[in-house]
Amino acid sequence: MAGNPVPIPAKTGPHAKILCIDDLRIAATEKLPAGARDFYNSGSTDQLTLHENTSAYSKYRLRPRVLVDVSRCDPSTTCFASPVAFPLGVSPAGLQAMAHPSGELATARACARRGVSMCISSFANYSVSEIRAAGLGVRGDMRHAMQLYTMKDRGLEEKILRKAESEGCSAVFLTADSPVLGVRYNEWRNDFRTPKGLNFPALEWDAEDIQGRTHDDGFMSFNDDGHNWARDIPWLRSVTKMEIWIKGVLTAEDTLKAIEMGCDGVLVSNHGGRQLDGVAATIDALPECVEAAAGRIRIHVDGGIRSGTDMFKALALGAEHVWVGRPAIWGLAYDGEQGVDLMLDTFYNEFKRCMQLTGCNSVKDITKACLGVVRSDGPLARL
Ligand SMILES: Cc1cc2nc3c(=O)[nH]c(=O)nc-3n(C[C@H](O)[C@H](O)[C@H](O)COP(=O)(O)O)c2cc1C
Ligand SMILES: O=C(O)C(=O)c1ccccc1
Repeated sequence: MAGNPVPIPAKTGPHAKILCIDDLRIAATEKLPAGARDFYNSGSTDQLTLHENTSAYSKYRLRPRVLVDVSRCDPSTTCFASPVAFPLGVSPAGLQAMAHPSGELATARACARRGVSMCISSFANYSVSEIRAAGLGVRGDMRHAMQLYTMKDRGLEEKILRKAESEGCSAVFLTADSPVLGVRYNEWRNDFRTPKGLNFPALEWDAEDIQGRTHDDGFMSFNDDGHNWARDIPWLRSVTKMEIWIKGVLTAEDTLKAIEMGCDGVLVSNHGGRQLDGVAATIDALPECVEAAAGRIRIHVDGGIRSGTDMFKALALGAEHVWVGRPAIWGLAYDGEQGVDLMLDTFYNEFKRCMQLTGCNSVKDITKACLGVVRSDGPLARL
């Protein structure tokens, strides 16, 4: 019979045609002006790592168990020792109000509604108090992490930390992969500059001071290329009781270092391919970090996760929880708070369905045995 065997959903309602994160990316991207679009979507240099972060997932195949009763499948787990609806959070991304005026407030409300965590960027356009209040207004036990760069101004770093802690943030994500900015051709070609009218409350700079600046000359001028484990981690521990997570680890060596320094967790990340191009996709760096950790430190991952199946693969390879950056920006650009709801619901539904179709009833059932790899001319190889 001619025609498409897959029923096409009714084209009614504002979200009817957005069925997956890639639909959201396309719809959001069409709405953004070129400078903002390229700033959000691009990676560094040749974009190799940016693309591989997503494509590397496709080498894994699922090994489902059938005839399992999955009627009580439960994707819930914990993050920062608190319950979350499923193992996904929103990574710290600065400048969210450029995607939608409600920016981080909309993200916080949507995360709270869906029962997941969010990490607040130091370059957020709303203050930590405002973002916390937005989330807590929807769900009283909403957990937030605070992202921090290693900055030249230790006084400012300390203020950001103390503020986050006093506002009730649970963890600090120390971004360790950005002593200097990555090579961002898109920003140079478009002469990207911080738009007028956006505030950066955590930085205590006048909005007027920061607007019109390039990334190098603005945000990244805060960063300290003299940062190091021995100086920064003990100092951080002396200033805060929040959990300390290192964001940007890609090797077994640095996982061991994080354990040695007494950190609480490691976020395997390459900054969404925006810093050093040519590093491995995070899903390919994850196994060596998990192996080195040997259960002694918690391991999360971000970068290129675009479906519930990608989430499932990351968990099967040993991550406890994943984070997504650009999908939240796309949700905001597409439809503000409702767009972020749509993004989170899409991931939730896809992840739960993937669990059920592989015969997993809880996230603990998602193990290496659930995955295989197709080699060039052989059968499916078990991991
Ligand atoms: C527009 C944008 C802004 C970002 N800003 C920050 C930031 O302020 N601090 C930080 O540690 N990481 C930042 N990141 C990196 C994200 O936290 C995260 O590691 C990355 O986006 C994950 O990859 P994904 O976008 O493919 O999901 C940013 C990423 C994007 C796309
Ligand atoms: O562009 C980035 O990757 C990033 O980390 C950032 C930092 C400050 C403001 C906006 C984004």
